[in-house]
Amino acid sequence: MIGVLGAGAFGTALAVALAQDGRKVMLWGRNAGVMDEMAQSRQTARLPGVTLPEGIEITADLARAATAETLLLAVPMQTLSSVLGSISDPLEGQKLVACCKGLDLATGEGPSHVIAHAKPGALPAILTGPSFAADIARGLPTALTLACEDAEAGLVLQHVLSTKTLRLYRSTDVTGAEIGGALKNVMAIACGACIGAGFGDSARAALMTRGFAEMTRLAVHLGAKAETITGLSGLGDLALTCTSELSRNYRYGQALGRAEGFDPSVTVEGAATARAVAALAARDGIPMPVSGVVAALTEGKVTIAEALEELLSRPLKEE
Ligand SMILES: NC(=O)C1=CN([C@@H]2O[C@H](COP(=O)(O)OP(=O)(O)OC[C@H]3O[C@@H](n4cnc5c(N)ncnc54)[C@H](O)[C@@H]3O)[C@@H](O)[C@H]2O)C=CC1
Ligand SMILES: O=C(CO)COP(=O)(O)O
Repeated sequence: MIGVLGAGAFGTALAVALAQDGRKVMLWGRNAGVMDEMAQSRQTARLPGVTLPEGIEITADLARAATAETLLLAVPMQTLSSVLGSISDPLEGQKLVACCKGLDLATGEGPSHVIAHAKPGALPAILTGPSFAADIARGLPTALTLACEDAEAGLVLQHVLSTKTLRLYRSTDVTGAEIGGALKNVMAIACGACIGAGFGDSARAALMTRGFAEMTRLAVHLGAKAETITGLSGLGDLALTCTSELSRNYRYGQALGRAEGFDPSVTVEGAATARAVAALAARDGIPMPVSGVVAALTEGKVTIAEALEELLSRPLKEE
């Protein structure tokens, strides 16, 4: 049995893909009324037009869902710690696969460290890479990174979670995978803002490239391998999210660039993560200019024109 905690777009899409490939899945969401309605209609507003296969058991009982041997954690990053804290079971030996992308604002930690603190006896892993929930739910071809420090457990997870259309590549570089996934959202906000403000495609390409350099710098500083950032979890997801209006982070950035409002109920992981990155960068003295500008923009501390000026007025340097 695979348990999926979080019945938003991504958790539900993963549950659909796995159930369609014959796995038994239990999908947990916190709102009993919403989950009842989902169980009756086999539909969800988060994935219009997608029918939830009968192989998915839908529940609002967290303790029950948490008994699954493999648990996919698909709640927003800033809620991961509290969701794990509300499970009384220590989840000893269970595989906990974080599917959320970001850094915890309170601690600056990625999801694997949040898991390690909340459930020290569990086996943390990360599932990340370029994939829109709607594509996964529709069975479109997708390739992701499954990172787990325990190589043997990673191999098991790779097979448990791959389907005919969802192809997982293995890695043991958990830090690299989670930093790539977290920071690409920050860069997507920057790129959305750039396009929204009318700065053009050339400026976006520059931001993506310098953003990639920042992602690599922070990942290596935190002990990750630079190659991991060139993979699906880094470059792959950066390419997708910085160029597609299907990305919420990108669309949020566009709204910032146009000085328009944005629906606060939409999950935009890059905003809190930019602040967490800016705090880490200040603490450890790592130059992270694009992340710093995104943090300031999202907090309303600078205008888009000031953000551009900040980046363009940096001292000229070697690439
Ligand atoms: N939507 C996508 O295409 C993808 C999303 N992700 C990641 O998956 C994570 C979840 O995103 P989505 O499912 O897209 O967001 P979503 O906004 O569609 O759903 C979030 C879900 O979390 C629930 N939730 C919010 N606060 C909660 C709490 N305190 N306790 C329990 N549940 C809570 C909400 O009720 C909602 O069902 C994010 O970290 C995102 O970056 C990763 C890859 C693709
Ligand atoms: O992570 C994603 C694609 O890989 C989804 O991006 P958004 O959260 O910006 O919609």
